[in-house]
Amino acid sequence: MNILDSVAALRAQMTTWRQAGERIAFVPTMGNLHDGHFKLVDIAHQHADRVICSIFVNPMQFGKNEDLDKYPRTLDADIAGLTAHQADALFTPTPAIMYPRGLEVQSYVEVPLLGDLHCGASRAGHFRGVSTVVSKLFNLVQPDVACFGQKDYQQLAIIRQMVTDLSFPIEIIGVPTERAADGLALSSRNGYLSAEQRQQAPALYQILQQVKAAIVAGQHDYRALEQQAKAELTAAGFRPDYFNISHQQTLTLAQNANEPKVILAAAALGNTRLIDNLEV
Ligand SMILES: Nc1ncnc2c1ncn2[C@@H]1O[C@H](COP(=O)(O)OP(=O)(O)OP(=O)(O)O)[C@@H](O)[C@H]1O
Ligand SMILES: CC(C)(CO)[C@@H](O)C(=O)[O-]
Ligand code: BAL
Repeated sequence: MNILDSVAALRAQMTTWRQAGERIAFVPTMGNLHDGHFKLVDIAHQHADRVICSIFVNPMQFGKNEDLDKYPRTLDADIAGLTAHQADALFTPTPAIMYPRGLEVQSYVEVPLLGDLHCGASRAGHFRGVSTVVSKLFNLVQPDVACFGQKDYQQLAIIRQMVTDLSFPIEIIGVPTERAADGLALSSRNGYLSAEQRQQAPALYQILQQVKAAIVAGQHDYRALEQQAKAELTAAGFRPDYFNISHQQTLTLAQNANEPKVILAAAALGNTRLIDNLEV
């Protein structure tokens, strides 16, 4: 696997592949890779001749009091994992490469409406940081396809909207959530959990499944189901942020039985904020 730590090296690699007529898939990440990330890499191989990943802990998408400094950085293990999954290249830019003039004066990309809901409401500026860095990475890599996890359901919807609105010639593939045997969605932030919190954590997915079962069984007072779910999360030791039964495309709150739905949830265990979702 070629490790590319400058824009010049990245562009040279991309040019070589493009001149050979090869199709390129891109998997952007923040590193500390787990089987969810490796699933993205495996799926990326099904869509292209070459797979390039990026690892960049993007300061622009972290709030002032969030975990930018303590976010796990495990480059050697990540390289070993990506090599085992036959990734062809890894782009590892620094903040100075991505934001040479500094974050305060950086031009940005913002997706209205979708970006303001759910995680956008709790994490001001988060999705502006995500859509800006993903646009920059798309312009640098210029892939044919890019893979994103459905675990970050709202992020995936925002990227799809951005690609349409800004006419990026890139196909976006959504990859189903990889879970631990007890149902917990794999996430780098799971590493912050204490042993006791790790035991409590699967309750988030269990409650999502219960609410899905209730909706499928015909319950349609969605606001009451949301309130009940938040009470159950609290009883299970979480501090719920949101638990919303939403429309799959607009992500606005679902109102009636025939809309395609997704249940979106975020809740904290101690200082660790977990998200998960389930389509109905
Ligand atoms: N369990 C998972 N299954 C499938 N895709 C995943 C999973 N976890 C993360 N991804 C995807 O991997 C990509 C990179 O995500 P990221 O590096 O933020 O990992 P993460 O584990 O979600 O980290 P964090 O704990 O910070 O949210 C995103 O497209 C994300 O949706
Ligand atoms: C898409 C992404 C790599 C942009 O920094 C990040 O939000 C993530 O890891 O999901
Ligand atoms: N996977 C989402 C990235 C973030 O929480 O910043």
